[in-house]
Amino acid sequence: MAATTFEMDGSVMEGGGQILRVSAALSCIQGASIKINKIRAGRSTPGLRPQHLSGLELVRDMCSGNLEGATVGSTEITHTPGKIKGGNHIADTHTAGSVGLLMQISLPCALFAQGPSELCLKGGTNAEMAPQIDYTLKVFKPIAERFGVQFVCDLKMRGYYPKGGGEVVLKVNPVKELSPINLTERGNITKIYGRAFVAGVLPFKLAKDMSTAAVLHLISNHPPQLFCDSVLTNVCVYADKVGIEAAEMLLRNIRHNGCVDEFLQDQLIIFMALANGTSRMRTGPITLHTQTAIHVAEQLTNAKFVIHKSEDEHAKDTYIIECQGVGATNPNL
Ligand SMILES: Nc1ncnc2c1ncn2[C@@H]1O[C@H](COP(=O)(O)OP(=O)(O)OP(=O)(O)O)[C@@H](O)[C@H]1O
Repeated sequence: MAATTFEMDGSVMEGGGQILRVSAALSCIQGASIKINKIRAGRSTPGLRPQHLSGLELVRDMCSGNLEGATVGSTEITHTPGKIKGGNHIADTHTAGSVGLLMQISLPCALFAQGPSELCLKGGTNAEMAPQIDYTLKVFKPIAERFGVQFVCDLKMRGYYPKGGGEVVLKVNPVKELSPINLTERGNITKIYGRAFVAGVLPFKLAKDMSTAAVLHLISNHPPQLFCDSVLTNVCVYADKVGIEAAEMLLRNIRHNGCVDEFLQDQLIIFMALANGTSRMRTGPITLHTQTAIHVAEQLTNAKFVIHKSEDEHAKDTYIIECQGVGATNPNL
């Protein structure tokens, strides 16, 4: 296997861990070796962090590949994949490194495996600057299912910064191919659900205060069609700030009129690139993470992306990302 060798510059654009995840997964699925250099050159501590290393080792194990140069801190790795077999695998970041990001690198590979995969992923389930496990299950999963992606994720234990110690078990069935998606009609927002929680010794009351502050902020700043039902109380000032930030982030993503938020955008690019046909997704302003994922996907596959600005004068910050996917097929099914 692996007659072709791809090369990827890990310093381009966003210059972070996402380049590793997208390029390692795409090369594995296509059975091509990959050499990635200048890894995370855009970050203050360049090179592989423990969670990036665990992700690469997981993919190596899933396909019985040969991974060279991968240690914490290394800035250049080469991975030569074998066949993606499926089966049981464990990845442990030994830190609060995000299990959501371990899923990002491993899920696309598991879809193109010979049989079902069961992945035990350990680390942070609720890490900063990464998808919270709740986000992956409530936001990412239902949209991923539109591509034909089927997985079950059992949250065994939550893990937070700095200890980590969280665990999820992800069960994935392989697919023959992925279907393209059309995410261009948002429909009306009829209900908003939120979830607030605290960890460790923090009092439960803080979670209630956060949610109250979020609801209060939504009610006083909502677009006219929204209505939130809630009992308002006095709020603690710190919890207040976190709740307001969450509400503001939601409102920002409602206002731009797209069908996905600023994070889902980049997380769907790899599936659009692999799908069999033309996918379209309506978004707000295109993030650097999304531009980077598109760059990597176009370098490593024949997928073609085009971004149109919305012509609707009431939707000035709205874009359509269109992708002619390569129609990757699973030769084992
Ligand atoms: N609040 C959030 N909700 C959902 N997803 C998020 C959130 N914050 C970040 N993400 C997602 O997490 C990923 C972060 O990628 P990024 O390359 O920045 O992280 P990383 O692997 O930790 O690397 P680095 O440490 O180099 O930044 C992106 O896919 C982004 O969409």
